[in-house]
Amino acid sequence: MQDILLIKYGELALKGDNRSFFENRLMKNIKNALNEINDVKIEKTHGRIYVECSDNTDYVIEKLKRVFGIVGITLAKKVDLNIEDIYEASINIMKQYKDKSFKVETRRPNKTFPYESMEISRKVGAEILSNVDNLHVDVHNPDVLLNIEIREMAYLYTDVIDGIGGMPVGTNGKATVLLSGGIDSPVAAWMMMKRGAEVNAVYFHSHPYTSERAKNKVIELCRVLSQYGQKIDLNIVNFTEFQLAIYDKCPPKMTTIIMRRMMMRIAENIARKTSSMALVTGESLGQVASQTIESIYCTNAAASMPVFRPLIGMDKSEIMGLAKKIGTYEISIRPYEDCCTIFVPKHPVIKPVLEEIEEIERNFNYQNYIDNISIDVQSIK
Ligand SMILES: Nc1ncnc2c1ncn2[C@@H]1O[C@H](COP(=O)(O)OP(=O)(O)OP(=O)(O)O)[C@@H](O)[C@H]1O
Repeated sequence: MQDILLIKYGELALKGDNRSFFENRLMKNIKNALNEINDVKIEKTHGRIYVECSDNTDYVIEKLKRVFGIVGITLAKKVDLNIEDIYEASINIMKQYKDKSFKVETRRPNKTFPYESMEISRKVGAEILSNVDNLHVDVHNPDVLLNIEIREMAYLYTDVIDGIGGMPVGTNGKATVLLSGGIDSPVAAWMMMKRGAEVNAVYFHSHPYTSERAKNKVIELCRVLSQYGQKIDLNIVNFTEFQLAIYDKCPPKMTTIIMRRMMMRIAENIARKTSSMALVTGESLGQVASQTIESIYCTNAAASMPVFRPLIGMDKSEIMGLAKKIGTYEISIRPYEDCCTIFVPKHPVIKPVLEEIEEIERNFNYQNYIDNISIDVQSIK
């Protein structure tokens, strides 16, 4: 009898002909998540992935809880396909429960096993009742459900640990996230990863107005996010000179919105060079002055590829709750400055008009700055 982890993946099973593509990617991501742990064996057979590990099961489970595409993880006993061994394992499992009701449920994908599912459940139930004290059967509302799966071996388990769900990262293209050190954009990145997108990131750094510590915050955020997928390439844009030019050449109330449009243009260039097909921001409608529908309209118009805003309809408290769950919140709230918060005009325009902005931009040779902007790339895991 051996402990083994059964990995359940739900949504993937719906994908018809693409199923093996999704399964293979999930296998790859699981291997990647567990690659620094010794003595782990990962195997795939029809509709299930199995992970065998020697003694660090809890640690392995923690890692698997961050792999998108997994809906459940169960710690199961694996026994030979033999009814006596199944009895013995069932009795051992049920001995840990006292004064509880239980039910046995069997699935038998392997039809070569000589007993049918109902029969196995009945026989095992009877063995448990005669070998374990203080248990009784309740088929409608049991405290404990003992699951038996008859495959190439028999697998027995009671509890299912929730997985994170979603789609395996890498099955839905690539997107470029505008990642500030704030609370929102890391959550937006995570939500794209949850739907299977691989992400890379762009951070606008205005040294010395924004400090090394502000930059390190973004690096740390990438490190947390990479635990849900793979390494993240962080493009650090040296934005100071360009930002100073914007403040020098544009009317003060328009500087924030023009700066945002320039960010979109630079991010889009990076996206194209890195085979990314969308931009992602952490904007949420109405959250701050720069996130009015008029501002978002003007910012959007600077990009030609799709811009995804996964947080658009969420309240700040919901976003904060997710950030805590993901593990980015404590990093995001460290009080370091962002390039958007320096030189903020006293009265930024709240309802910008696109034609007015375009007119201002025509008189400002911004393309030269965009073409010559310097970018450092760090691969973060
Ligand atoms: N320095 C930056 N580098 C990269 N992206 C940025 C930067 N500043 C802002 N952004 C992008 O613009 C979006 C809106 O920024 P803004 O400062 O208005 O909102 P926010 O609610 O504070 O967002 P966040 O919490 O993500 O910083 C951010 O979610 C992010 O996607």
